[in-house]
Amino acid sequence: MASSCLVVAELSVVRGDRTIVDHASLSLEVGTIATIQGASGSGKSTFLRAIARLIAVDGGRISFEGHDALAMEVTEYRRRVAYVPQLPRMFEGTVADNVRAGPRFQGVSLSDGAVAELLERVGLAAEMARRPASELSGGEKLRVGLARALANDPRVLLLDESTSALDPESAARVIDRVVSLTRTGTAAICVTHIDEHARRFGGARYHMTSGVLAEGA
Ligand SMILES: Nc1ncnc2c1ncn2[C@@H]1O[C@H](COP(=O)(O)OP(=O)(O)OP(=O)(O)O)[C@@H](O)[C@H]1O
Repeated sequence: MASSCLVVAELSVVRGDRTIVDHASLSLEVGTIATIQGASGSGKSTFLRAIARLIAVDGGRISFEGHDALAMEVTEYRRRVAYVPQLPRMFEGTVADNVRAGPRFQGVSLSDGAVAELLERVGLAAEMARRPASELSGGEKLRVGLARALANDPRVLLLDESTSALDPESAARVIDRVVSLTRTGTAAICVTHIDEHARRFGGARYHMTSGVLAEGA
């Protein structure tokens, strides 16, 4: 039976006299994908960042696995509900250092094998582990950012235009990887302004217009 892992209810973000996200609601089942499309400036990123608790909300509720997400310890929440920006900033050091960062923060040291497996899950060769992260291409940084998020074993990935800057082939590969991750129980909310990407992600489709979220392509 399907069960919700993330329920966003009537979420609002107001800045100054402007309502950027206006009572937006969305429900995400375990291991499923929802995509959000909408024009530039419609509030998609702000909504995703609010769900990730990277910015403050001005109204509404978020429930994660039945708990009040806004009351959870924020670092723990962000590990479970992981936001991946379009161009993740690499930490200093190698790709492996980046992938290990989250677990290390928890006092856990990932083995070389575990790092290789995480890289494999995002479609990167194990040899990438030794490369300085600063030297990577945009698409490679994106995938390392994904692997870095996956190292924390998140239940929900929040992908903010993750595929928009990639060439069509790389974008398709990343989308297919995300789809295959959902088969292992990770859910994802994917913001994209590219219709073809939304179709390839599959799942429920939402559209944002001036901060108002509606279901449907
Ligand atoms: N802290 C803030 N203060 C004031 N306005 C803000 C703030 N954050 C975002 N905005 C405004 O809210 C609107 C929505 O921004 P947002 O980045 O969420 O849109 P978007 O749909 O993700 O756009 P894009 O597709 O171009 O990234 C924009 O007009 C932006 O300038």
